[in-house]
Amino acid sequence: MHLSDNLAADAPGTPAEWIRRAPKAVLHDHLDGGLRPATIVELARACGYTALPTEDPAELALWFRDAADSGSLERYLETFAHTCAVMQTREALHRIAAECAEDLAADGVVYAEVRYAPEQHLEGGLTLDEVVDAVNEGLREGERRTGGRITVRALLTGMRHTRRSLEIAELTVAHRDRGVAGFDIAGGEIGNPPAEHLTAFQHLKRANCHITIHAGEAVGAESVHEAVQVCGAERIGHGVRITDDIAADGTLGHLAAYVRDNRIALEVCPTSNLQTGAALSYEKHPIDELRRLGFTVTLNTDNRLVSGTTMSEEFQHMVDAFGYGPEVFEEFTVAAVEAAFLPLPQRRRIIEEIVRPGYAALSSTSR
Ligand SMILES: O=c1[nH]cnc2c1ncn2[C@@H]1O[C@H](CO)[C@@H](O)[C@H]1O
Ligand SMILES: [Zn+2]
Repeated sequence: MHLSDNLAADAPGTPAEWIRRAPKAVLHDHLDGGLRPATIVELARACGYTALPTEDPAELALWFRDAADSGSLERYLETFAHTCAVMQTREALHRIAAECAEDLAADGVVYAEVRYAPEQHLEGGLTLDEVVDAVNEGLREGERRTGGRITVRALLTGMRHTRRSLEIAELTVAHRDRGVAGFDIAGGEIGNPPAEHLTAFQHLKRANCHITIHAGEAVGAESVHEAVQVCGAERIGHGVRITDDIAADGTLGHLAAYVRDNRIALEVCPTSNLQTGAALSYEKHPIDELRRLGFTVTLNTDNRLVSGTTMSEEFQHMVDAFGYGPEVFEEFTVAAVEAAFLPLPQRRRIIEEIVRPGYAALSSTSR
């Protein structure tokens, strides 16, 4: 029996023990999609938000997953009204950010980029700068509570349907050396092409800032093309519809070849894709085909609460669907840290001092 079969076989159903111990990196995780359900309930009571579908934390977690399981990105996104409603004060943002770092670290995540849209947190009177400071301070507090087991950076997201992306791009530049690693755009993809935010992307490029863009989730390869070639995205959020540019026999079109050959990392989020209809099942998810064709694939949660998932659960789904062993997750994790919006020496240090030794320990203790 192959070592990876041994490792994979020890806990069918729930994530195997080795999966929990494996070092992980997540590049695509929304702060406002990953709150603890009990925290939402507490904060809703404290701020007088009465529209939650239930005040029972366990039921609330199920409600999010079911409501998000709609087959449509637009309906998936409607659920964020309940999380954003309780994220309007300094204290709430600080707490949620600290808990986010703690929860990721408890799942074995050693490096995370957590994104959110500052413009969605102004209803309580905070300024954009105050929102960013509150989240950064919360992330630092979370890192401290884990004894430094995790490094977390923030990505600032501009919403595709609003017109504030230039402002958010400026905010990203202003906070770049204080915990903010890059910029993203998110929200409904249909009817909101990335090039509408070109001024924002040009501002970031001129300032030498990092850019990732949600693309190729609800719209096809043309959205990925625009994100990469017009807007200058260094990574793609989801990007799974790049398969539109790949023939059944695996022949790559020019866009797919460009993305693969330039090692533009795809931030793949399988469970979220199933919920929004971007993929049909774990077994039919294009992640495996993309990996075999040589794309730079990373594995991500997207929204831990809304999609009812964790990095360990995403790993387990990939084990079940494709029989992946630790060597594949090591590949995904190294790819993610290499594509991180961190200075190169820091990326190298995380790979050489944490990721490689962590996977080596995994195989030696399981023999
Ligand atoms: O997978 C996704 N595709 C597009 N937009 C998303 C996705 N997940 C979350 N958001 C959007 O990003 C905002 C900032 O974090 C969230 O409020 C949600 O509207
Ligand atoms: Zn996302």
